[in-house]
Amino acid sequence: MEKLKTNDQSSIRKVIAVLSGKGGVGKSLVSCLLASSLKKQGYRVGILDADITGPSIPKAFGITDHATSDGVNMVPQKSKGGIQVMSVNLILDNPASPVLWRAPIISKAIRQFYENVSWGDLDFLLVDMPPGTGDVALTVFQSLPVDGLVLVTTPQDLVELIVEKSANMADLMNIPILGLVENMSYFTCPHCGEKTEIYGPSKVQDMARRYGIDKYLQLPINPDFAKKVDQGMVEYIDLSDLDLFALSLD
Ligand SMILES: Nc1ncnc2c1ncn2[C@@H]1O[C@H](COP(=O)(O)OP(=O)(O)OP(=O)(O)O)[C@@H](O)[C@H]1O
Repeated sequence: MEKLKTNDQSSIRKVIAVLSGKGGVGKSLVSCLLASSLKKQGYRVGILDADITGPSIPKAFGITDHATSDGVNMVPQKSKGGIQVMSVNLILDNPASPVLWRAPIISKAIRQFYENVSWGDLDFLLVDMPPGTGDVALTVFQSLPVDGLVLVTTPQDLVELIVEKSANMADLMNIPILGLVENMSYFTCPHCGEKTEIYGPSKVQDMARRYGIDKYLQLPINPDFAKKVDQGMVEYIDLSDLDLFALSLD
């Protein structure tokens, strides 16, 4: 399948997909944190929320206004920190309405978010992928010119198997895995500083080695992350201890 091209109003240097084999592991949070980190490094960043049936990016950035139009293309909304965001939630009248679309329609919407959105000049477009390795994820990889992907996991056995699936999918599509993020890897007690691996010992190093992924990092469970996401303030999460540079996406 031929890769889609953007329009005259968009020039995108790198497209990076953020993928998890299953829902709820923190893929959207990781997309937001990576976008914020890249933005703070001075890059021009956009997020394409391809999680059409469970869009959570606008809420995390506190974006409530609708996407507009320049007469030809859709125009994304900007976060407070200047990250461009496009999501199905920005075009629905009621963001609480469920999106009951079949896979081909969902895939079409994602393609339009790439082709028919005036993204402007971007260094990075992060694609918050739909959960799983099914039909919709496959079309994204086949139709968008994805330069690399970041895999998000948690330290549980079941997730490990799912990561293997995602890694195999990336391999089949010939897309390099730029980094592996183990989310909810540990919890640091705010009172005594003791570090507890709630879901058991970290597997990120072993998994990275097994799938030939050079860069990896661990993110803690931190109630402040969830709070900032709920408040629409994900850009204000303190990134200083998170070592997001470890992924070097450039
Ligand atoms: N490390 C963390 N510490 C605290 N809360 C977290 C952490 N990671 C994720 N969360 C919270 O868990 C919830 C699920 O995270 P998120 O929406 O990022 O997952 P997801 O994998 O994108 O889910 P889905 O596939 O359903 O879209 C959110 O409320 C998020 O704020």
